[in-house]
Amino acid sequence: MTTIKGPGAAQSLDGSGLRIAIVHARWNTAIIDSLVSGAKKSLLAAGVTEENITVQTVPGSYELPIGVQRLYAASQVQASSSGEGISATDLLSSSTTDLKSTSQSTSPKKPFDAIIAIGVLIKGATMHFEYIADAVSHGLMRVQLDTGVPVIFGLLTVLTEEQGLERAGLGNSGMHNHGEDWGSAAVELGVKRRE
Ligand SMILES: O=c1[nH]c(NC[C@H](O)[C@H](O)[C@H](O)CO)c([N+](=O)[O-])c(=O)[nH]1
Repeated sequence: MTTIKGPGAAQSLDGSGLRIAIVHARWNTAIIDSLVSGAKKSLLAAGVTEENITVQTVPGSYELPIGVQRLYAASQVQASSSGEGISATDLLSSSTTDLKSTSQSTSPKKPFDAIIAIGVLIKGATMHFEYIADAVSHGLMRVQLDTGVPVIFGLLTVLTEEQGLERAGLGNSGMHNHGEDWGSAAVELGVKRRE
C-alpha cells in the first residue's frame, strides 16, 4: 500500500548560504540522536555547511521554547556586535537553560535562518505528557511568530517507545526518519525567508 502521508517533495533548494540551529532535548536520547542525525543529513544534502549548523541541547522538551528563543536572540547579538572573540556559548553563558553549544565559533555570524526544535515526549501514566505537549507546541509557535525566525516543529508526541523508534527510522516497519523531513523544512523556510 503506498503511503500518502508525509510531505510532498520540495524542489531542490540551495542551502549553502543558510545558518541553521538544532536545539534538542536530552530525554529519550536513543531516539533523539537518530532524529538529529536525520535532520543534519538533510541539511548537509541541501548544501548547508557543517560550520553553519549549530547543535545545542536543553534538559527536556519543556525547555525547547526558551532554548530556541534565547539561542536566536544570542545569534542576533552575535551578528550585530563585532563578532570577534564572541562565541555562541559566551553569549549564552548566562542562559537559564542548559544550552551547550557544540560549535564554538568566534567568527562574525549572521542570525540563524531557521531553527529546528527536537524533542521526544512518551506518554506515561499521568497527564504530564499532555501538559508538556500542549505548552511546547504553543510555545514554539509563539517564538517563531514573535521573532519571525522559522521554528521547525520536531516534537514527537508518542504513546509508546516503539512509536518513537519508528519515527526516528529505528523501527522494523521501515518508516522513514522524521528528522530528515525537519531538515528539509528548515532549508525551505530558510531560503524562502530571504526571497
Ligand atoms: O523531553 C521530555 N521531557 C520530559 N519531561 C521533562 C520536561 O520536559 C522538563 O524538562 C522538566 O519538567 C523540567 O522542566 C518527558 N517526560 O516527563 O516524560 C519526556 O517524555 N520527554
